[in-house]
Formats: sequence, structure tokens, C-alpha cells
Amino acid sequence: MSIAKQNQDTDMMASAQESDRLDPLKDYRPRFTLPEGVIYLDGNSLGVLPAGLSDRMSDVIERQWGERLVRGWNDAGWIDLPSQVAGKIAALVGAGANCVTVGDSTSINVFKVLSAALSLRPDRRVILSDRNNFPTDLYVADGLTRLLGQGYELKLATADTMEEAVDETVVAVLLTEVDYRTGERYDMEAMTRHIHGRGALAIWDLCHSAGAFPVHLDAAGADFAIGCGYKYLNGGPGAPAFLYVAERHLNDVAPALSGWMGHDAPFAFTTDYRPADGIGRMKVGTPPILSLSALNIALDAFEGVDMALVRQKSQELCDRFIAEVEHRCPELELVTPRVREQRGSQVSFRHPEGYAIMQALIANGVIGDFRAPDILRFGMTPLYLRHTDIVAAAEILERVLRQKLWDREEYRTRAKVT
Ligand SMILES: Cc1ncc(COP(=O)(O)O)c(C=O)c1O
Ligand SMILES: Nc1c(O)cccc1C(=O)C[C@H](N)C(=O)O
Repeated sequence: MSIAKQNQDTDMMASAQESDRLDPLKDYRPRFTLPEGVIYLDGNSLGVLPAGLSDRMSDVIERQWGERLVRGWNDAGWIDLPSQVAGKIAALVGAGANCVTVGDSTSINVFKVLSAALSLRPDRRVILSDRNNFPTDLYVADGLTRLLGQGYELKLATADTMEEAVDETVVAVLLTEVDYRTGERYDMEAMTRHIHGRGALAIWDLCHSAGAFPVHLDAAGADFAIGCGYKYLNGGPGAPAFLYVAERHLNDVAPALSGWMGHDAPFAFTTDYRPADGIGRMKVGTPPILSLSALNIALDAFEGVDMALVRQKSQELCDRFIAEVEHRCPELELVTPRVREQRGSQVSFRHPEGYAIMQALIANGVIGDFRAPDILRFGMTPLYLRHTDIVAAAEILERVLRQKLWDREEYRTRAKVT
């Protein structure tokens, strides 16, 4: 290695150390349990384990469930747990607490909000989405149009053509704020305004937004939103998802999944369905108390956190990672926008051997993930990542490439889950 490069590397590490020293979020790291010897850059797929969660879950399992048994619905407050968790999530996504509910998966919630949106504008027949949206959103939207028939259809555009594609046939536009592959971010407020200008409804998927940076659903005028609990919210694998309905629509939406928990009086056990007032009607079945408890506990890690500082640090980590990787690994092509406002909280690079490179990187202690066909994806989670982690991760990535550590058959064999 040249002396000049060595000096530059030393300067970059010194700058990261200084940023860590001054980091206003540094005291939050102990709120998480992080395995030794791992730099975790995949909190955008599955969040880490919050500290103290297992002890608190033992209490839920052994005391609430084991001892209280069915009495737990009342004594342990299980029946109100969805509202309690919804309140915590509402605060993170800029929504009134009465506009959010928690439960089901994101996919199911996509179905619920789409069908609710269609019920508001029966004169229009087109659902519009982004061709690059996360597949489940497209599959569910397509499935719903097939179920409904009657001329309903899903149309697709791209970020460049989206505005133009919102015409007088469109009933709802279903967009993910941050692209799961590239990290590119829609301007939620401007796009929502445009969608409304064309007489359509705006539905936002916040899977890659909630807990990653401040979201302002009410202020942006969004009509509906959904998001998952297991990424930046750290609720654990398969954690319940959330759903938002703007206050102005709360009592007008007709739930397609009219389950008993969304009934006005579930324990009256009447034969006829009468939707609950407000957001309660979007509930379907029995809340999953164990996973909801884990999400509830996980959300405590956000207590007192200034999300503006999270955004600031996330962008610094993204910038630092881009600079480090471009300096060390010129063969990787950046696919995430360089402009801070145009991206979420992840950085992605492209390489034809991306899968094998990611496996070698993971084997060497840096966990990111791979998205087909060729994207290496790195999530930035400011509450527990340090600037020095970013430099160390880039150093290891450089070693994996320079020493061709990825060039092994075992790293080319695709796992079931990537
Ligand atoms: C944008 C987006 N929507 C939806 C999902 C998944 O939905 P579900 O929670 O139903 O698996 C993901 C990731 O899994 C996602 O990235
Ligand atoms: N939900 C996932 C799962 O059940 C298994 C593996 C990964 C995931 C993910 O969250 C993928 C993620 N939505 C993505 O952005 O690629």
C-alpha cells in the first residue's frame, strides 16, 4: 500500500473517532444487544435485539400467560396492547395516535388499506404503483384487482414517470417511500400533493422509513400508510406491522376484512357486522400478544430519542460509507443517490459478483445483504452504529475484494433466504 493511501486511511479513521466522540446519540448504543465481533449493517432487513427484551418477555410468558392465563386479556391489559403499541409508532411517523393500529403483516395491511381506499372512490378503477416497488405490494394490489374484477387494474410506472401517470382513472397510488434496493426516496409531501391534485388517494409503505428518520404522515396529507415492525423498529422476526388511516377518512372506510376485533362490540357476539368507530375498524382478529409485547418493549428504545438527530447521523454515516467505499473499492458502483434528501437510511452498491462478495463479507464479520440481481445493500441504524464501525466495515470490504476472498464456490451457492 502506498504511503499516501496509508496516510489517507489513518486520517479517515481519526475523523471517524472524532465524530464518535462528539456523537449526540452515543449513549443509546447500550439500549441494544449486539453480538461480539459483528458490524451489523442489516437493520433495514431485521432489527437487532433490544437490551432487556428477553427478561421482559420471560415476564410476559411466565407471569402474564403462565399465571394469569385467560385473565391476562383484562389483568395484563392484552386487549389494549395494540393501541398502546400504535401510540408509540404513531409518534414516530407523525400521526395522531387515533389514526394508527398495529397487527397483521405488512402484506395483509396493504390489502386492507388498498381495499379501504377503493371503497372511498368507487368511480375510479386503477391502482397505480412503482414497477420497482417491493414485490409484495404489487402482488397484493394485483390480487385485489383480480378478486374485484369489474375493470379494476394495477398500472405501473417508475419514479421518473410517476407524476405523469397519475391521471383521472387512478383511484390510489401505492408507493414505498424508500426503494428497498436503491435507497432512493420519494418526496412524500410533494408527491401526495400531486396525487391529490389529480383526485387520487396516496398510500405510503413506510417499511424502510419508520424508525429510520422522522416521518410526518399527517403533515404530508397522506391518506393511508403501512409499515413493518421488524426492521428499524427492532420488533423481532415477523413482528406485527402497522397501518395508518388519515383522520378525515376514519369513519368512511369500509373494511374488506371485517373481522370480529374490528366490530363495534366484539364481545356482544352479534350476527351482524357493525364497524367500530375510527381506526378500531381496521383490526381483524386476535392480536398476537407475544410478538406484540416484543414490539412494545423494542419501541421503548426510542424513548426520548430526537429523530432529527437520528436523520442527521444516518446521513453522516451514509456519506462516510460512500466516501470510504469509493476510496477503497472503485470497482463497486454506487446506486444510492448522493444527495441526502433523495435517499433513506441505506447505501447500495452494484457488482456482478455481489452475492459472493456479500457472503464473504458476512463471513468476515460485516453483515449486510444482497438483493438480486447484483446489489450489495447496507443499512444505517444510528442508535447503535458508530462512525468507526463504518470505517472498519469498509476496510473489511476492501480486504474481501483485494484478496478475492469472495471467489469460492461456497459463497456462490444461494441460500433460501437472501
Ligand atoms: C417495502 C416493503 N413492503 C413490504 C415488505 C414485506 O411485507 P411483510 O411484512 O408482509 O413480509 C417489505 C419487506 O419485507 C418491504 O421492504
Ligand atoms: N421480511 C423478510 C423476511 O421475512 C425474510 C428475509 C428478509 C425480509 C425482508 O424484510 C426483506 C426486506 N423487506 C427487503 O427490503 O428486502
